[in-house]
This record gives sequence, structure tokens and C-alpha cells, in this order.
Amino acid sequence: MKAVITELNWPVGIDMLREKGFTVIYQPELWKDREALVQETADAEILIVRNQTQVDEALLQQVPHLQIVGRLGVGLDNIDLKAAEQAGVEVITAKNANAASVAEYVISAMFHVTRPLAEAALDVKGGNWDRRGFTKGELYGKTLGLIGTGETGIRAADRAKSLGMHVIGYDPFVKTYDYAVMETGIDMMELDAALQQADFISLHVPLTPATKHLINRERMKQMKPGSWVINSSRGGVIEENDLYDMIQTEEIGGAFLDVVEKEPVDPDHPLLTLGNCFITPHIAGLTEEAQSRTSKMIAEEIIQRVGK
Ligand SMILES: O=C(O)[C@H](O)COP(=O)(O)O
Repeated sequence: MKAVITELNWPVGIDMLREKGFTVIYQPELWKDREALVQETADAEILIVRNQTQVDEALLQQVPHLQIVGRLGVGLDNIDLKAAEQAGVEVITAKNANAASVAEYVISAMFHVTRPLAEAALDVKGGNWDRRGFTKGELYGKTLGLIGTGETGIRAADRAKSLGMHVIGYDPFVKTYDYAVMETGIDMMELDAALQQADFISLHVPLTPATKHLINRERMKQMKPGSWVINSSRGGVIEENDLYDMIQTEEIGGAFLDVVEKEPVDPDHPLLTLGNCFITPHIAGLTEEAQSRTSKMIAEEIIQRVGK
């Protein structure tokens, strides 16, 4: 069987597939060249992607042997699930494999706001000894508002709780008596209330028509002055022009974004000019541990289904 991997993958899963006799084509830049992608996948049974390869109806029609699409992550906004189902192609994800890493990203982002240690250390290297400029505050006693309380939200909540934070959440798909949510002690409420009460709003939702630009001017107007938005989900969930205005006019404190609507970010993107907006290159789930886990999980699932 032939497996084509069109984006970055860690070696462990590639080795596992090869050991089971799969012919593995690993071309981490292949997603950029649609024609080459179609050509390489035309006789493949397995396609392994991240978030850039557009697995749409047109592609699915050109790859008649395809049986499985393995997604090295959880976001499915680049995969047409309906078209895959119609084509008889199963889509498998690396469920929860990067959740701990994403949760740690959220905590790191909050600490970056309250305890900017790297900036303080750089300032010292610059010859200063400023004991007053970096005294921002504690996370203890602050409120983290989770929009989306699935696996990454719950793990972020768990870690925030251990820091003495109050955690509130909104998720229309999660029942208030959901066991994991209850056990973690997330105080579930309506979106408006969560926006109004949180010191940090962290987004943990997939990009769907319902969540596109969910965080827009109107919603951010409800947030506390000085509060921050953290986005490790998908860029499209935030209306970026509105976010720019809200930070620029100091109606909110700032934003920590791991994702933007168009990736890689345009070097001229206005958000990059703001001192209180930090953009990282979609790395929340990209730790060694999470990616080895992801790579292994997808290989295992494929081998279980079609491996000899
Ligand atoms: O959807 C996900 O799981 C994360 O965004 C990580 O996946 P990616 O590295 O393919 O974006």
C-alpha cells in the first residue's frame, strides 16, 4: 500500500508504516504544489496531512484508490468531510494527542502577560535593573474564560485551577452535568456572561460557519478593559480588523494568537505592529512529545485498519 504524507510528520509514525511494508512518500512541502500532490496521490491508498493540504471534493475525485485520510492533529477545516464520506474515504484524527501541549501554551501565554520574564531578562542584558517595570500581577485569583470546553479546554482549566484561577466556560455542545467539566470545576455559563467576567478569554473551538468571526467587535466590547484574548484554535474565529481596533483603542488589554486567518501571517499584518499583540507560528500543539504521539497514533490507526 502507498501512503503519501504531504506535511510535516515526526519520524516515529513514518518508520512504523515502513516497517509494516507501506511504501511511504514523505514530502512535507507537497501541499504547496497541488498538481504534484494529485499526481503523487493518484495511486495511493493513504493520505496523511496537517492543516494546509486542502482535501476537497476535487482532490477526492482524482484519487480513486484512497481509503484513509490521516489528520496529524484535530482541526478538520481543511477536509471536506461530506465529500470524503461520499467517496468512501475514512478520515482519522490524532484525538487528544496535542491537548496537553495546547493547554500548556494557554498557561504560558497568560504567564507571558503577567510575568514577562524573558523581557525582563533582555532588559537586564541591555544594562538595566528595572525593578518596577515588570511587576504586572498574579494569575492567582484571576478568571480564565474558556470558549469551548472540549479536551484542550478542560486540560487548560485543570492547569489554571492548580494556579488558583477561577475558570468559567461556555460551550453550547457540552451539558452542564458533563462529568469532565464538572470534575474540573469549570463554571459553565452563557457566552455573554463569560466574556464579561473573564480576565483571559481562551478559544478552544473548531472553525465552522457557526464559529467564524465569533469573536468580533460586538463580543469584545463585552470584555473587561485590560482583559486578553488567547487563540490557539483557528484564526478565522476572530475578526482581525475588530481585534486590531479593540487593542489599539485599549478597550481590551491585548491578544496572544497562535493562529491567524491566513497562515503564514502577512509580514505587513497590522496586528504585528501592536505592542500588546503577540503572534506565534501555530506552535501550540507542536511540542516533541505531542508530535511523536500524533505521528504514532495516526500510523497505529492506519495499521490497525489496513496494515498487513
Ligand atoms: O488542529 C490541530 O490539531 C492543531 O492545529 C495542530 O495541527 P496542525 O499542526 O496540523 O495545525
